[in-house]
Amino acid sequence: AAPAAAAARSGEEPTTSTALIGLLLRVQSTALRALGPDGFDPKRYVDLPLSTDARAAAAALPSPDKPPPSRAEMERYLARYFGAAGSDLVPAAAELEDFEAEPRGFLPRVRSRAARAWALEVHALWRLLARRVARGVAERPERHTLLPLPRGVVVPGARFREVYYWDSYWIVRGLLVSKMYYSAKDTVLNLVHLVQKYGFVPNGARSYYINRSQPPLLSSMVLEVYEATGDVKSVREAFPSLLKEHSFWTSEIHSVAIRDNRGHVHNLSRYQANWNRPRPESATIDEELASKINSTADKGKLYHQIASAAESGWDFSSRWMRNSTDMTMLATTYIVPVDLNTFIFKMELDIASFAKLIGDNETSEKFLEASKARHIAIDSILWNSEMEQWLDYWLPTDGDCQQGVYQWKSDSQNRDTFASNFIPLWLNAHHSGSVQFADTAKSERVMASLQKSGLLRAAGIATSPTRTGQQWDFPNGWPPLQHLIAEGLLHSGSKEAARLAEDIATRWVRTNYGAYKATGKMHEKYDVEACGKSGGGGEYKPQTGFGWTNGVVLSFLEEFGWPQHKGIDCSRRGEVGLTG
Ligand SMILES: OC[C@H]1O[C@H](O[C@H]2O[C@H](CO)[C@@H](O)[C@H](O)[C@H]2O)[C@H](O)[C@@H](O)[C@@H]1O
Repeated sequence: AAPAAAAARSGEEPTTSTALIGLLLRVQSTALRALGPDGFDPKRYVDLPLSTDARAAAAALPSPDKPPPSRAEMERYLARYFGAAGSDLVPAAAELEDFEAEPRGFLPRVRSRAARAWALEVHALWRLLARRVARGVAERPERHTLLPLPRGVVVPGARFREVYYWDSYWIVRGLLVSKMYYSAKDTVLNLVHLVQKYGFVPNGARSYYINRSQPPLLSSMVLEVYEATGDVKSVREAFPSLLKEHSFWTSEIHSVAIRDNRGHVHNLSRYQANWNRPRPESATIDEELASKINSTADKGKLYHQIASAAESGWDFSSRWMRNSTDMTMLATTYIVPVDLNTFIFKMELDIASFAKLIGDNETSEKFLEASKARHIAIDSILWNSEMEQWLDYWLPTDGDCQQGVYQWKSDSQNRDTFASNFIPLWLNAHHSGSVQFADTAKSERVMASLQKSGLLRAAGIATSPTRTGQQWDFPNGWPPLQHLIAEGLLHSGSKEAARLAEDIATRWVRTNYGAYKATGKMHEKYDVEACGKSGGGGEYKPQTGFGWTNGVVLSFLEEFGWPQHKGIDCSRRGEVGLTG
């Protein structure tokens, strides 16, 4: 375990997979030359499990200075030396012991026949997304980029064949609605296992993802499972990993100190990957982008910013760009993000309450204090009382700071609107008995600001108002963002906010339903401009399946219900006006 963690921190994969990733990257670029860019997905090639000796596979690969193989030769080569991408994950529907076609107590408040029938279909999709890591992966890790996991997994779907960190939060939420308590617990304990091994939860369960994490929601998953099952044993098992993860996010490259105008120094966190090379899963794309840049050092800096944006989960978005039309202007690590600090604040509260639960009062006090300090930091650095939103904070790129402490400047808050500016509202739903993060009056003001923002659209909340062609921008709406904001509004103590929350959920459920009826699939993201339209943009083809989408729909149906006579198809209008 120790060498793997050290390797992860230094940005290197453990040696066994370094050689394999090197070979797969050569296969990836040969395949691009052989097959051409149309429909080319670089991720397929770094997901291929070796079926023979690596040396033989390397020797049979045409060298880059020779003409590329034909399509048929390329496919023959792949079939000879590799298994299919994803074949090292075994479909595990039959092993899901806690799946029932209609679990007792399933969505009692969903009374409409159409809504209920569809919810049962969405629930049944867990069977299609359930996998188990094949035994051969742990036996011969040098042949797989897939990381072995001890328990059953639920994957997002399609090209996302492996476990993803923040997706798992909504997968857990959905599994709990589906009464699949063991599967939810397995999901959490797999992530705990990854922290034990690497010191943090990697972006996804692949060796090429261990140079970065994703939005940290592990403590929230532990809490959800504990609240649903009362199982203190799992909390005890997870607890040391939560402490480790907290230190990963609050020290070294992730930590930032900012002095406010009254001289108080606040500690916050940022996204920052341990990587300055092309992302293996998208190496051909990253290299093409970097070809616009001359110096090797500057290319390395760009790769670092790209991987850091992937750590944010928002890959990619104008949110991380100095110029929204130019991807080479990514500056992710110079931004102190609202959502990341919201999640870490929540992590601190969760750890405090778990510590109390297991009788460790000293740690509980320490984390309560840490959460109070972060609350003050978020209020001081990220809150903007004029806009009534929390804003990302831009750090100077010229390294202008004294002994590692930046001086706060009001014009360094990013006044552009993003859905993430409203995510702290989510803390209203989960404050573990401590003081409400934003009281009802403040939540209402934030709600009014959301209503004026232009983000509320016909089919949900847009990620940003800017159309850039990036997938974390307009007109895409993403399931996690709908859920975080709607839950926050629902639990703010304001009736008006609760009505808006229900309206957002209604529009979202309808658009998911409409697209499902039209395509037979649940989509990774949706276009919020029209009901029933799936999303697009970005560097890969839109994906279906889809773990977090299903989790959010099931959670919304549980939280808001669906009355008998409420229409669910796209011809219906929302009951409440979205815009203010
Ligand atoms: O292959 C490109 C990128 O794909 C992932 O990101 C997207 O899908 C993830 C799984 O649903 C999701 O967690 C993330 O928010 C999406 O943007 C992957 O996480 C990236 O690291 C990867 O480079």
